[in-house]
Amino acid sequence: MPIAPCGHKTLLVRSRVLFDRPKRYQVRARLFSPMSEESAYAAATQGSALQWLPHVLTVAGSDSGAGAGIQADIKACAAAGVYCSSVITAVTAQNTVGVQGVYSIAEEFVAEQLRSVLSDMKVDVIKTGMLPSPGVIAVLCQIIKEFQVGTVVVDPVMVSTSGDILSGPSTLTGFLEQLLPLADIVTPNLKEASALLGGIFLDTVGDMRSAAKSIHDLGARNVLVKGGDLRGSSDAIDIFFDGEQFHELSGPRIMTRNTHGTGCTLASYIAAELAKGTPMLLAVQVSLHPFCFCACFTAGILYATLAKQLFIMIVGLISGPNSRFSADSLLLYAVTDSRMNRKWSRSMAEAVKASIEGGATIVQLREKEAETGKFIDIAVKCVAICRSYGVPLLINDRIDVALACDADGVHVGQSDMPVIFARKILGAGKIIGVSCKTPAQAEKAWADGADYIGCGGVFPTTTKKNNPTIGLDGLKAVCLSSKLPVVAIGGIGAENAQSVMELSAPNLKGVAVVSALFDQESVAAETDRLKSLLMDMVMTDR
Ligand SMILES: Cc1ncc(COP(=O)(O)OP(=O)(O)O)c(N)n1
Ligand SMILES: Cc1ncsc1CCOP(=O)(O)O
Ligand SMILES: [Mg+2]
Repeated sequence: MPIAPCGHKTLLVRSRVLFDRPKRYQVRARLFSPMSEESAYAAATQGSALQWLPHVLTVAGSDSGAGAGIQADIKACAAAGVYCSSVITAVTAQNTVGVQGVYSIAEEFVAEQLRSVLSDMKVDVIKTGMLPSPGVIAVLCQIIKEFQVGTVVVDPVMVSTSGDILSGPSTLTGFLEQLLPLADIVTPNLKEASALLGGIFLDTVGDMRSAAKSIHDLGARNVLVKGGDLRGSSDAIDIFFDGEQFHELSGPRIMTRNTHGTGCTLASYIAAELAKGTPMLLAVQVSLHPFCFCACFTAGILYATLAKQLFIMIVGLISGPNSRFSADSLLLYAVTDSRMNRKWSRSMAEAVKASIEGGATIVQLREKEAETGKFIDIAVKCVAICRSYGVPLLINDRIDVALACDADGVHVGQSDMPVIFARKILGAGKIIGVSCKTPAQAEKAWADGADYIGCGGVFPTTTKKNNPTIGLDGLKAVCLSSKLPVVAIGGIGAENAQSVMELSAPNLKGVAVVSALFDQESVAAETDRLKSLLMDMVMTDR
């Protein structure tokens, strides 16, 4: 059975392991790695196919009537062709009329279910539904950070459509302080939006916009306020806010009282689209399309066949999430310096090539002196070199130069162009890194749409003047405050890299280095030396 139906010689396979490389190079989770057709087939037939499928983990309550909750989530994901695992937070006795009983699962057992799934399977998106107690919210948030789940969709289920309380007021603080700051999107209806905002009255589309903005201010990266209950409108109007722009998404109102389970279904369909790599706004638009709803409710018929799963898998592989950026590329981050190049009489292109040949996993052109035209000339050459090796190249500070040379992204500091504007200019396809010294800056980095954090200077350095050091404690505080991947920078070299990498923060992915690579006689040899050390540290860490 051929794996690649359209004549592809190799497949880009999402996998936790590089199957066709020696053990030394099977480093952590390399998300997109070239894999031969034979290896892909072998892995598929050996039970690893699950690792490739887009995967949503729903953390929600069971609905015995199967119209909402876990059961609706699984059906929606199946209709979208996405694998859905489930962690049950409560068992409800429920039918289309109302909720007759609730049996909450102890937070320890919710944690055990979460760890079982996350320690074994690649989960692209966690979607949350009924979270019956503050303890369940707390363990969920802790485990989301611990396993660095890429995307979190929060359906702030508090009251069922029938009016029954599913999460009492005691959970509100957990939602506000712990879960919303981790949410890539939150999807409240009017009642839930009002509850999240202290019971304010929402009566107009204008109120919905203000609510979306206020909920975004609470930490959610994107907000969809669903206006199905809005009085007096002939269309159903939902407001989507991404922190910058509002989108009014309207569709014909379906006149029915059978709305039980629609919130769960919509949030799950959004989660499934995100798991396949669909950009956020499109994921919401696709999910709101009436066809999707019909598909979800007839999911029993549409339940994915193996052929469909394979097709979706291949589409997911080609256009999947994170295809532009793997956090593992931060392992050895080479940051150039033209003064050092002059000192050692080499061109920027020579320095970049040598660092890659020595094993640099990502390169940043940090050019503080050259005029714009000259910088672009250099950058164009370096982009060509990096691309030929499959190593990403980022530009320091200069969004215009990054655009001109079609670099893979930019690195900006706190006083450079803010991430939110850089993202607006560069779009979703480019990598954006931002320097952070404090947890507050790290939280903002995530909310603004950064892909990674550069944290430092960790140790004293002469490469960057007037830059206070934050030490290993400062680095740890930043790592623990964010789910973004972090690269440490400042005074790092072979002699102290281990002390940095030993920090017990799973999102600390590597070290960014200037002088230890470029202020050296042989860039390739020094890069290779540091790379070997880092590889050994990562290997013993497994
Ligand atoms: C990976 C990485 N982290 C931090 C920095 C520093 O950026 P910034 O704070 O903008 O300072 P300059 O590099 O512009 O002087 C970085 N360049 N790379
Ligand atoms: C750019 C930058 N940002 C924080 S420290 C630093 C310089 C790191 O240089 P080196 O690796 O030579 O200490
Ligand atoms: Mg800068």
